Order: sequence, then C-alpha cells, then structure tokens
Amino acid sequence: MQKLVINGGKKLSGEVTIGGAKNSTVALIPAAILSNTPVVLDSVPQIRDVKNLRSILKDMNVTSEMNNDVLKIDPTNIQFAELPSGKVSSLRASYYFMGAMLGRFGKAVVGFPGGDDIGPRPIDQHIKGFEALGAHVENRHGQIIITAPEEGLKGAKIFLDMVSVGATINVILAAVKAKGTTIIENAAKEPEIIDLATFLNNMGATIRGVGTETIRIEGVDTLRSNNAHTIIPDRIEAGTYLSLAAANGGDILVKNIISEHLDAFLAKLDEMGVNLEVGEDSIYVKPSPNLKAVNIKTMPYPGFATDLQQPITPLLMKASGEAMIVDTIYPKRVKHISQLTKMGANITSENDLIFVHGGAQLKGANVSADEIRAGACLMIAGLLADGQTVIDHAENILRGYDQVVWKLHCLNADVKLIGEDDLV
Ligand SMILES: CC(=O)N[C@H]1[C@@H](OP(=O)(O)OP(=O)(O)OC[C@H]2O[C@@H](n3ccc(=O)[nH]c3=O)[C@H](O)[C@@H]2O)O[C@H](CO)[C@@H](O)[C@@H]1O
Ligand SMILES: C=C(OP(=O)(O)O)C(=O)O
Repeated sequence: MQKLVINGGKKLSGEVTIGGAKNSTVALIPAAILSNTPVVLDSVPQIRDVKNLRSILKDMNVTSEMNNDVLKIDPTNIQFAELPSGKVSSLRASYYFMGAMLGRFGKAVVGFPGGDDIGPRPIDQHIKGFEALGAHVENRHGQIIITAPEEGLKGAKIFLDMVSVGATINVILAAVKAKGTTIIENAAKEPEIIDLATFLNNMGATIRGVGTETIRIEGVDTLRSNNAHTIIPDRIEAGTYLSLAAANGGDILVKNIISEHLDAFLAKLDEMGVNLEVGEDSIYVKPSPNLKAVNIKTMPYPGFATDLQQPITPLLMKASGEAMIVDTIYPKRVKHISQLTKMGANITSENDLIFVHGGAQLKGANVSADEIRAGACLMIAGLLADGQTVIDHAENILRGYDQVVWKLHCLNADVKLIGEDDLV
C-alpha cells in the first residue's frame, strides 16, 4: 500500500502540464497488438495502468519500451496467450484485450476486468457486440472465452442499449479487421474514442463517424503503423488541477489542455464565478473570492463527466450555499463522502443525490483513497485542509494521475509519497 502525505493549507502557485489521456492510452496499448509493425505512442502518462498493461503485453511476447513519455510497442512476435484474472483484474481497460485479441487471433480468453469500485459495471454490451459480429462468447467461472467462427468475424449493425465508452471501443477493436461493414448505433462520443480511431485510421483502418452517435467501420485485412501517435491531453487530469487551482485561490497555469473537451466542466466553473483565462492550449486560474454553489448532473460526453464529479467537490465546498450532485452514470460513486466527513466536510448522500454544503474549514485526517477519483478528491481536500492528511491506498491515485507528486511540487505543494514504486 502506498500513502500520500499532504501538509495542507499552503497557497499554491505556478504551472502544471497535463499528460496524455489515461482513457486513450489504456485503449491504444491493447489496440497496438492489431498492428503488423511496431507502434510508437507519444505523450504517454506515467501511471500504474500503463505499467500493468505493459506487463500483460509481455505475457503475449509483445515487447515494450518506455523512454520518458514515448512508448514503443513491438507486436511482431506476438503469441496467443490466455489472460486469466490476476493482472487483468488490476484495471478496467484490460477488457480491451477482448476486442483486440479477437481482431488479431479470432479468439480471446480474458478474466473479468477490475478497475474502480464505483458500483456495478457490467459488460453485457461488449458481449452483445462481439456476438453480433458472429463470435461465440462463454463465461466460464469469470473467464470470458470469445471465439470467432472459422470464416472470421463478419460486420454487423449493433445498437448499444446504453451509451458505453468501453463497449464502443471494444466493438471497434473487434470490427476493424472483420469482413464487411459494421455500424455502431448509439455509440459513445468521448474524445478518447476519436483518438483511438485516429490511431487506427492512420494504420489503414476505415472508421468513420467517430464523435457522432453512428460509427461506420469497413473491415480491412492488415494494419501497419507508419508514424508516432501523439495522445490527446487528459481532460480529467486537467479538470482535477483546475478544480484544485480554483479552490486553493492561487495563481495557477494549467498547460496542454484542449478546452473544448472540458466545455461542460468549464461552464460549471463559470457559473460558480471562477475567474479563468482560457488560452489556446492552456487555462490560467486567477483568485476567485466569491464562489457560488451549483448543481451538477453527470452525463455521457459532451455532458459533465462522471470522472470529474468527485474532483470538483472540494471546490463546491468553498462556495456559499448548497450544491447538489446527481451522477447518472455511476449513482453509487460516493466513496469519497465518508472520508471527506472525517476531514470536517459537510457533505451527505441520500437516494443517490449528493449534497455539498459550503463554508466548512477542512482539517487534516487519515483517509483512504478507495478508487481513483475519490483519491483525487481527497488529495485536493488535503491540500486545502489545515494540518496533515495521510491518504492510504494512494496507488489508486497513481493508477491514472501522471507524475502527480512531481506535478504538485511544481505548484509548491508539500506532499510526499511513502512506498514509491517505479512506474516506467
Ligand atoms: C477506461 C475508461 O475509459 N474508463 C472510463 C469508461 O469506463 P467504462 O467504459 O467502463 O464505462 P461505460 O461508458 O461503459 O459505462 C457507462 C454506463 O453504462 C453501463 N454499462 C456499460 C457497459 C455495458 O456493457 N453495460 C452497462 O450497463 C455502466 O454500468 C455505466 O453505468 O467510461 C466511464 C464513463 O464515462 C468513465 O467513468 C471511465 O473512466
Ligand atoms: C472510472 C475510472 O477508471 P476505470 O474505468 O479505468 O476504472 C476513472 O478513470 O475515473
């Protein structure tokens, strides 16, 4: 277990640069096995999810090498391997090996994915998609065994019952080399899906309509990578630092941002009265003394991201009045509430509604980061609180926050990680 020790209450200032998007990266790494040539990814975040995915690649005889933020993946000597639970359960995105292995080998044996404990996370739509393409899917004691027919996968029309990032990506990965045309209706529109499609299209795939609710894929025989792919900036990491900056009240510049990806989030900051200067690829947060409470409802992109409802909570605690949060994607995503209460926050949850009351002065406490964004929320709260906060299970934060201790030091924060491991 890792602990993040924070001596809070300091005014922060300076610059922080956002890394590549975790949710793109964790799809791009499995997607790399579809290539017949080595793949180079640029702007790769140094996070535990990347480390774990690289370890899974190794089990398939796929080599990878990381130098700073450049990751080279060589799948030319790939061998089929079963991926039982264990490593696979260390993260959610291991489920992308289902679609990618199906595309590469016509079969996949993958344990049930792990990831954040944020309520039920079924994968029925992924399975429905694979079956529509002709695959046979069996759940044998938690191992998902997926087999394409002898003649290979065949394009099909798939209507997703709900908007799902994971199912949309998994169907793309399986369909990109299937015979004929696949149409995904009610597809998710997240920027990370566009990033993945850009990567695949540059390797010879034909994927159209990504970013709309209808995606059309014409299957191709081979994919070959010719140039490095630069991963888009992480909009959730950006939102986390913007929330910290606004709540702390210091002068902070957040660099490497695509502000359009944060439209719903920035609209809420604006409504709250946060003083922002939005530049071409950066946002400067100025002191904002009179913050107002706002209500938040999380929705699929381009709505307010569920992954930002916890990171914005400490900022809501700085506003006057009561804010209400409804997380329509993960209504049970409330692991931060009991921990914030230990720090003196006035926050409650009832019937899947979260009520945040402004005005309480936070005090340092011993808390636990039971999932990534709960951890990010507690990290911000710890930086705002008087005294020392110790966050247990900080490994959940490191799962998706690139070089977080170093970045916080750049802002002059007093933080220390106990039990550091090598993420590269
Ligand atoms: C690695 C990654 O990119 N993770 C993101 C991805 O997770 P993930 O891809 O797992 O989330 P989905 O978009 O699939 O989930 C959206 C909703 O659909 C439900 N659902 C989904 C699939 C399915 O087969 N059946 C089903 O019922 C889920 O329980 C959830 O309520 O999108 C989430 C929603 O924006 C984000 O919080 C995660 O950070
Ligand atoms: C829920 C998240 O991640 P994952 O889907 O990888 O568990 C997240 O990034 O907030």
